Amino acid sequence: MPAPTESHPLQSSESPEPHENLELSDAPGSPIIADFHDAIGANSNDTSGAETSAAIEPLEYDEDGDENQSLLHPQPRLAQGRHLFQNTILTNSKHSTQRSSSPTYTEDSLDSATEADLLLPSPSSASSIREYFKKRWGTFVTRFVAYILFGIVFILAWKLVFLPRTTLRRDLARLRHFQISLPDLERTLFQVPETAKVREWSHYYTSGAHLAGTNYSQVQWTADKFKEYGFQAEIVPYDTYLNYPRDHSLKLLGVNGIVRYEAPLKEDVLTQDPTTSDPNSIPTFHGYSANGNVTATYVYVNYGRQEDYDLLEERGVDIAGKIVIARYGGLFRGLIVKGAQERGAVGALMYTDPGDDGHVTLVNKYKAYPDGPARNPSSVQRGSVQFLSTAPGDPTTPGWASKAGVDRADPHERIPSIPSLPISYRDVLPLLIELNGMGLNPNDLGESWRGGMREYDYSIGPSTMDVNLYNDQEYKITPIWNAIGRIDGVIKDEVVILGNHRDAWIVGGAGDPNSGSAVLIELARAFGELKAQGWKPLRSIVLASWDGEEYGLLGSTEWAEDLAKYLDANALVYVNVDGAVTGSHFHADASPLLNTVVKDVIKRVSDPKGGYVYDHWLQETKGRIGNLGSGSDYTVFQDHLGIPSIDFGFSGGDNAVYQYHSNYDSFHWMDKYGDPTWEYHVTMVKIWGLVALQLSEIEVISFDVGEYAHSLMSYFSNVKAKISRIVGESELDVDISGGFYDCPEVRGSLIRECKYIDVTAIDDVDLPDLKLGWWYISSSLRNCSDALDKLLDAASSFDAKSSSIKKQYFTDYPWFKGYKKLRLYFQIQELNSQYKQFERMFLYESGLDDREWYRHVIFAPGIWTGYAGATFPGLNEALDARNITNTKRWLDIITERISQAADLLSEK
Ligand SMILES: CC(=O)N[C@@H](CC(=O)O)C(=O)N[C@@H](CCC(=O)O)C(=O)O
Repeated sequence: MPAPTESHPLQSSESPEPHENLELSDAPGSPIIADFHDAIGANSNDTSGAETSAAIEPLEYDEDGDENQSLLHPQPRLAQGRHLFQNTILTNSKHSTQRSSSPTYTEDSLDSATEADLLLPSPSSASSIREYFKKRWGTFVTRFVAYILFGIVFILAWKLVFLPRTTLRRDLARLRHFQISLPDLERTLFQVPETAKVREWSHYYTSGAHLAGTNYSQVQWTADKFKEYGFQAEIVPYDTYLNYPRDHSLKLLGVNGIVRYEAPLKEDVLTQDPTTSDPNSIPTFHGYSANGNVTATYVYVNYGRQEDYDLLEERGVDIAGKIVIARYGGLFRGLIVKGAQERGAVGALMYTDPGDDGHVTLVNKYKAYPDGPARNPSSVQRGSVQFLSTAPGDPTTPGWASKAGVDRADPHERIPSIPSLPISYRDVLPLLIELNGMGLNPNDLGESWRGGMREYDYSIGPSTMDVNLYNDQEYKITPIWNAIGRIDGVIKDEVVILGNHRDAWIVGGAGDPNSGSAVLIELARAFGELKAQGWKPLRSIVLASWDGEEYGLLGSTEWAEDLAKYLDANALVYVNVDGAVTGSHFHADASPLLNTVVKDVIKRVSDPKGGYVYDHWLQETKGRIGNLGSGSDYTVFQDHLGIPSIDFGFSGGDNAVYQYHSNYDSFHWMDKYGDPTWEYHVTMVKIWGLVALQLSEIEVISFDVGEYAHSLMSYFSNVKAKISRIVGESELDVDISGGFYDCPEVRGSLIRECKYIDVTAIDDVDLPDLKLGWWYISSSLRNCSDALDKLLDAASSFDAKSSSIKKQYFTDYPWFKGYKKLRLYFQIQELNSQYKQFERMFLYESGLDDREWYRHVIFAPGIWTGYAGATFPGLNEALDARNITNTKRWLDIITERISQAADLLSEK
């Protein structure tokens, strides 16, 4: 074996990357190959060629370890070079021990060699070759990494090309780790509710008295249920001003004050219905009624509406100093008392006339409850006589929360000063019979003054005999408790609130409120099931079980006043269920923003009667979703804070009379007559839950501003029609402080050219006629009309934009259109923020005249109805008062709000 040469040929090579050249070209004699030869010393002129061959001794072995003598003849050189490269890598370590005389490198020693070792002149040609291959090894690694990278890029590119198109909705769902799709959520929501469960919850709630502030264990139970079903839960107390009954009596007095008759003021105990004999039964009384002991003659005042009192006044019947007997009807009972009090009456009695029970009456041969579906003659409607249309909530804290130690106002602007009692038609009949033939009767006043009792001819009176009304109650400030459950959504600052009250006037209350409470708990259970399956709502969901609703919407009002700032910033919507099931006909009242959601949902929920809830509802209501007035817990949300609200449930029907606020609104009644299969309860769970999911789970908020604008248009048409009627009356109380618009050429029409007349500049105001008032407000009317047109345009563009965005949200996009999705995402945020602010635009900080708590310029309870809603309340009240100055003021206030709503929608 030849001895290694002293110096390595690589030391004299200038070629930095001979092996690369080798790879790129095989052409013998090419400069690249020449470089290679130079590098390995295989130059024909170089006499050290043999030594070079010796230096690459390890390559004498092929992969099998055989001696390969041909390598001693390095021809062709290119092939030899390649062979060298391959075999060095494969074999140099295995032969290192055979070359003990030369300073060769094993793979290990190569690994441990420093960069300096490798660059220093090598003592042997073998080591030089190794160094060369070391360099080649580095290149190999680089190339290997490059291949890997290229491979990855290629796979990614391949994947990208064939990446499935996705919707923004799906992307966001993935990003938020949502595990269930909306259809799956809805499917589960439809499957979970059970009739046996709602029946169980109803049985629980109807098994104990729960007058406001009296049943803490039910509050705790409710909060515990929320917890059990995966909600965070808390009990929120408020200290409220309340009355509890102590004593009462009602006596008909004959000559010398002899008691001719004393009303039992009690409902009968029925053996079939255990609730009626409950030892904790609550006496018949009125929430917030005044204490008193009054003796006076009495008059029948029909429903005690303003028009009834007005008619009596007109016909010379003076109710001052008397006790009024009114039948319950369309208006809130507190307003019957208010009307009577304002006219000087000293007390009030209220009863439910069987004539208002529809077809299901004893006269029509139906049996009375519990033997049949007609009203039990002893049933009494308890209830609050607060002046609801002035302000709900604790009457000592109007506008602020009733927390311990807060300042309190005199409540008497908001509650009566005269005593009142509720009574059954059976118990009041002896008094009414005494009126037969006395004073005016329905022949004089109209048949609408006649009810359904045969023994009484509905004469007005006044009576000759006195009646003594005694009312004693304990008034105190005492705690009430709301149970609040919450599931945080991904979007924490958009909250969907679902509420129902828990307090009742009676032990049972299977319809009001416990059909709602049973449905609420079953809905919580359904949400708990969704949560167990991995659901996290997109928006936060709050469940509220209010206390003190019956007295005056106390729990909800105090809570919302307490959290007004938070709710203003975060609350998206409030969905109320009070009496969820007291009959079988679906009804809904809502902010017009939510009409579409309600309709869409009831189209998808089956009615226990067959078909869909929507089909029956459409037939019965002609598709009408009513305006919210008051009478339940949505009031503070809609009318005070401008949070769009809904109130819905099943009521009415020909099956059985619902004995509202009486002992006979019991579990037994519900089980036998109200909802014997409990399917309407389950149907309400589905409707309420589906509405909640529609509002919480779809990124683009499901509001309908177009519907809102159209509704405003129609309310405005009513205003214009009313103005025309008033103008026709020509009895305007004209108050001209500045000037007016004269529009003589188009009198009677809403389209006109007006000339402003500054009345202060006219000495002798030659008023054309009393239609002046119409001219005075004409410019304001036109402005309002213009603002509405602007709103309608803005709303229709906004809705078009919204539905296009919604469509895109559900559209599949390839990955490379990711920028579109990003843009879409920001558009949705912008759109949602406009939706969220929309209803708030209609709030007027100073509130309505004489009832500042109500701040919504479009919706409020009718000032003399309470339950029924009024539209453009400030404006309509000003018109009703024939106050032209105030009419103009309200038109301007409304116009400003409509314009700002239009501007909001037009913001880009
Ligand atoms: C069954 C039911 O929903 N009852 C509600 C009235 C309604 O919404 O129709 C109810 O009884 N509300 C109380 C509210 C009392 C108040 O506002 O002060 C009522 O007595 O009307």
